Amino acid sequence: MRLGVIGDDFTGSTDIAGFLVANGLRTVQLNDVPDDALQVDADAVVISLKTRSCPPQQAIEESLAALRWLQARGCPQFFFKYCSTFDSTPKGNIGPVTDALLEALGEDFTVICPVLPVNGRTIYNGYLFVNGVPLHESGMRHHPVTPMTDSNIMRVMEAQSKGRAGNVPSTVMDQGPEAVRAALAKLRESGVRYAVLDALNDAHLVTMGQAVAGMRLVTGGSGLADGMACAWTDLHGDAARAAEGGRPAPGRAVVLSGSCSQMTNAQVAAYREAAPSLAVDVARCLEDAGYAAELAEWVKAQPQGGLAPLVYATMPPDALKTVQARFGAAESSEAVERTFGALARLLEAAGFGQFIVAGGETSGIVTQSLGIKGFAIGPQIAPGVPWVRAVGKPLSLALKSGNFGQERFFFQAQEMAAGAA
Ligand SMILES: Nc1ncnc2c1ncn2[C@@H]1O[C@H](COP(=O)(O)OP(=O)(O)O)[C@@H](O)[C@H]1O
Ligand SMILES: O=C(O)[C@@H](O)C(=O)COP(=O)(O)O
Repeated sequence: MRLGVIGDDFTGSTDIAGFLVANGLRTVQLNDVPDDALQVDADAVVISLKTRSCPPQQAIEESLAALRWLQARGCPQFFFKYCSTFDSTPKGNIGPVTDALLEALGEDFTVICPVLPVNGRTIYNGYLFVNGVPLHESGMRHHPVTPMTDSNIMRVMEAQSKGRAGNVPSTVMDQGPEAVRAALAKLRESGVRYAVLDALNDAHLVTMGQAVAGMRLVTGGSGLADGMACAWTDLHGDAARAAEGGRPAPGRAVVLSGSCSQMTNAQVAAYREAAPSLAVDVARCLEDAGYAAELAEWVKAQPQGGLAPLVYATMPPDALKTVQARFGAAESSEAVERTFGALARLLEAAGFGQFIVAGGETSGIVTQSLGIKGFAIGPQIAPGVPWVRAVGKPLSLALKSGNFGQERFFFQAQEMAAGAA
């Protein structure tokens, strides 16, 4: 095993796993920390947790358990994967988990690099941009659980961690891996604990991938992993073959959307025009124990053979604010998640085989509710969103980060599945 990844949510984990597979690496994704007895034979293992917005202590304990599991299998390098929009609050969990992993490994320095240029996530002078817009001006300022109101990643990191942050600017990235290694050494000597790496394009990813080769712990988004995997030419196999096990299997499909991101709002709007759709009533998620069953009946009653029915809690920022003011942000988001979890279980029991899910937390609850222990990673529908096949169950899933994909994503996922059948 060359790389062990600890992912803080499920879409984030299939994202990074998808890029490793696209580089031809044999990659296994395990959901939650597996039993000690499990043996895997792979170039990379991704352990997906649901630790992005749980209490920090829980995130630390679960991440350390994942680290211990990987260490016990001789893994030489570890990657803490979080969101390319740095989803966190002043309490964490990126800072506390990074600190805990550093301490457990006896290290005092790492890189912070939430980038994915192909999806418009770039860093310039330590400021994170989403499609050219500073993070705090992007749709992320309205996120239901982790609203991002500062684009300066050094400042955001320092607010939730134990050390100082510095920056390796893009002008140094332009000079190649040696220059980046020298800049990292200088930052470390000056007492910096976290080096925020600029990246504006894929060439920067390749440079940083080479520069961090000797670091025991790296942290960031899937762009950094893409750069690292590019450098491991000895592991590059046939990418199509690496994705074979995750190709979508035939089955009745449903789309479940629990993300309120700008992109998911656009995707839901486009899909509703053509497909049967039903909006989730948040009040009933909170109060009505029979609501998930009613949603399941609606899904089952939709015609088969056409576009998959869509159930969505997705709403624009103003409507979401009203809901949160009425019911509480945590209460409403938990109730919505519970409802999607119960709905997924009922649909599985009714024979549904393909789940297209939008939203990281939502994907986490759906995957956990379906009792899925791991995935074989398939071909990417859009950058960072592969089809995946559950291990030990006849289920295929597309777990979409709220922000990823283009407007026609829900159509494209089904078109790819039809092509694979
Ligand atoms: N209408 C809504 N009212 C309240 N909370 C909601 C609503 N729709 C979604 N949520 C919650 O917002 C959160 C969205 O997070 P997530 O699924 O990770 O999406 P993203 O990938 O966009 O971050 C989830 O906890 C979800 O349950
Ligand atoms: O890095 C990313 O942007 C994604 O891989 C990711 O982490 C997805 O998280 P959500 O936006 O919560 O789905």
